[in-house]
Amino acid sequence: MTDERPGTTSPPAAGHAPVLPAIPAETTLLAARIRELVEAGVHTDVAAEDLRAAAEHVTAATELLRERTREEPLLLSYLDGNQVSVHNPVEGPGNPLAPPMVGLEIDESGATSSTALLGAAYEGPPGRVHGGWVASLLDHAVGRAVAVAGHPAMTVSLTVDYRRGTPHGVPLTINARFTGKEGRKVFATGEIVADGETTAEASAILVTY
Ligand SMILES: CCCCCCCCCCCC(=O)SCCNC(=O)CCNC(=O)[C@H](O)C(C)(C)COP(=O)(O)OP(=O)(O)OC[C@H]1O[C@@H](n2cnc3c(N)ncnc32)[C@H](O)[C@@H]1OP(=O)(O)O
Repeated sequence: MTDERPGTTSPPAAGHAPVLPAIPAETTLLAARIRELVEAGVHTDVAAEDLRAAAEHVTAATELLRERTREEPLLLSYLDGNQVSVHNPVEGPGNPLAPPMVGLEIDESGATSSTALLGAAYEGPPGRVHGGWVASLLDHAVGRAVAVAGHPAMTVSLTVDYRRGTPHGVPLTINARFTGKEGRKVFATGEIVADGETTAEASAILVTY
């Protein structure tokens, strides 16, 4: 299934992944509830028997979800006019692992901007987001930016400069932009801003497929 709408992009698996006209509200709802569960699990200080009772509830929910499964976890749909993977681990509203990165804005130069709020479950150093997740946000943002610029590509090199701690529990702005192309190589840069300060910067080389 192809899509001709301007500004949309397709990942390599798009030819095989079903494209939904809209993301089912219940898919987003379940992912949001699981995110809350993870955050509650990180913060909880209840007694051992309550942990055991909660684990049994979770087991019951897992069994319910396993009653009917799809072969492929990847589903595509549209959000803000852009094609997204419903289950992408960074921006997928249907993937509880995804913070998710939301609210893609594209300015007149083609630069992109999104936001994400990562909770304590993403903590690396005390009070700060784990560096791997900082890199994931930036990797995704540069991938998204080059796709928006009409050059969908995969990252082959990502250099991240961690300037200061990226706080969790604070809205983050993730900016990225396409900066050039040489043959199949596509270049992009990005940065994360928290409370008006740049916490991490990335420069990436991607290769078109
Ligand atoms: C729903 C919508 C969502 C749309 C938006 C969604 C955004 C999602 C973003 C997700 C971002 C990711 O996680 S991406 C996933 C992580 N990345 C990957 O899995 C990629 C793994 N790498 C690969 O599979 C491979 O390297 C390929 C297929 C990308 C390229 O292999 P290839 O086709 O054999 O190409 P190859 O000849 O090696 O390289 C092509 C050119 O790139 C150069 N090159 C290759 N690697 C490097 C490198 N590390 N540093 C510098 N340059 C390099 C080569 O020198 C060459 O230059 P020259 O001789 O031409 O000058």
